[in-house]
Amino acid sequence: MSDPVESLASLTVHRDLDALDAALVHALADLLQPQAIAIHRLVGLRQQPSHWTLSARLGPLVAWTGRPLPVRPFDDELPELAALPAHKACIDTGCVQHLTAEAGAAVTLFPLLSGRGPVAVLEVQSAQPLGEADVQMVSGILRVFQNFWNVVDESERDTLTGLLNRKTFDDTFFKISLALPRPPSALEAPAGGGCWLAVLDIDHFKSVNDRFGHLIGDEVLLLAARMLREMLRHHDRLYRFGGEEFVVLLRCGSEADARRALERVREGMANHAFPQVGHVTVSIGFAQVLPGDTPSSAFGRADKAVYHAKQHGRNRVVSYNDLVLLGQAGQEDARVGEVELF
Ligand SMILES: Nc1nc2c(ncn2[C@@H]2O[C@H](COP(=O)(O)OP(=O)(O)OP(=O)(O)O)[C@@H](O)[C@H]2O)c(=O)[nH]1
Repeated sequence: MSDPVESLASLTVHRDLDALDAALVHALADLLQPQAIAIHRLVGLRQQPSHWTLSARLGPLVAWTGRPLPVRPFDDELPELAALPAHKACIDTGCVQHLTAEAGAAVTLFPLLSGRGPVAVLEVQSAQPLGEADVQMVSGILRVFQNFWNVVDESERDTLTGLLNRKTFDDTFFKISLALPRPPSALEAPAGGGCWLAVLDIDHFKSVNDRFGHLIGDEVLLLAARMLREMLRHHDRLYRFGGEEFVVLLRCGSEADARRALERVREGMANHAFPQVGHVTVSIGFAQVLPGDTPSSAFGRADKAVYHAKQHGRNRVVSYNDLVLLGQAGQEDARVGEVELF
């Protein structure tokens, strides 16, 4: 069994939230020698999380419901909060819960609380119920862990909207593009679904600032960010790139699916009346993320498409492939991802 202080020190070398969760379960597994241990994070809107995702797991988790839980980060079929009632009770009450799993194992659930409320549940499955001293030790470690996690999380977010920031986009882009299966051709989606990068740019935003002032402009950005979060799925990553420009990484089966999702966003924005300002539209350009893409190559293609949307009336969705078919962009740009980097 390792030393709790050593375990805590080893956690704080990480600056990546996924790696932090994995390090926590490893550190606690060393300390407690459990049968299984996992972190279930809340996903959905900040104020109103709707689903669970397994962010880290060690050992064969019985999960006291007896059901296997999805682990893939982009899973569409994540369990709703009510599907794990004891875990939900743990975050609702903010208290440790003790349960007996089907196979006779003891399950202890610990809430992870951030400054803005509950964010996750740590599940420890052991042959014997955890003693009071272990519960106290784990609770203490979780408080320090969560404070550190909050600092890393805040460093990844845009201060006005709370969306992910540009720095995080560059950091996480490679995780996604390197995991993509190689498609048969640049214009086809890889089997099992691909990733699309969309650039969303609010139309005539300068005139919003000019007519209503910067504070109202900021409020439009804040509300637009909230609407985007609500209209997109929780596995889609949403960034603010500064100004009135947002970027989305969408996991979709095909270009048609990505276009449908982005049309829904465009229409939702156009139909919404913002307080004082009224209707605001958005132009959207998107491009498929190809294996071997860099953040700037994929962004550059989507940016060409959004430029085209701006030049052709705004309030529209244009894909980079539309430009290729129109003869306004070269196939060689779309093939940048096929270059062997290593
Ligand atoms: N309120 C507010 N305004 C911002 C912020 N960042 C950038 N802006 C403003 O956003 C405006 C962007 O203007 P432009 O780049 O000319 O684009 P636009 O008026 O939206 O025109 P099109 O994109 O061509 O439709 C500028 O007036 C910036 O000052 C911010 O954080 N808050």
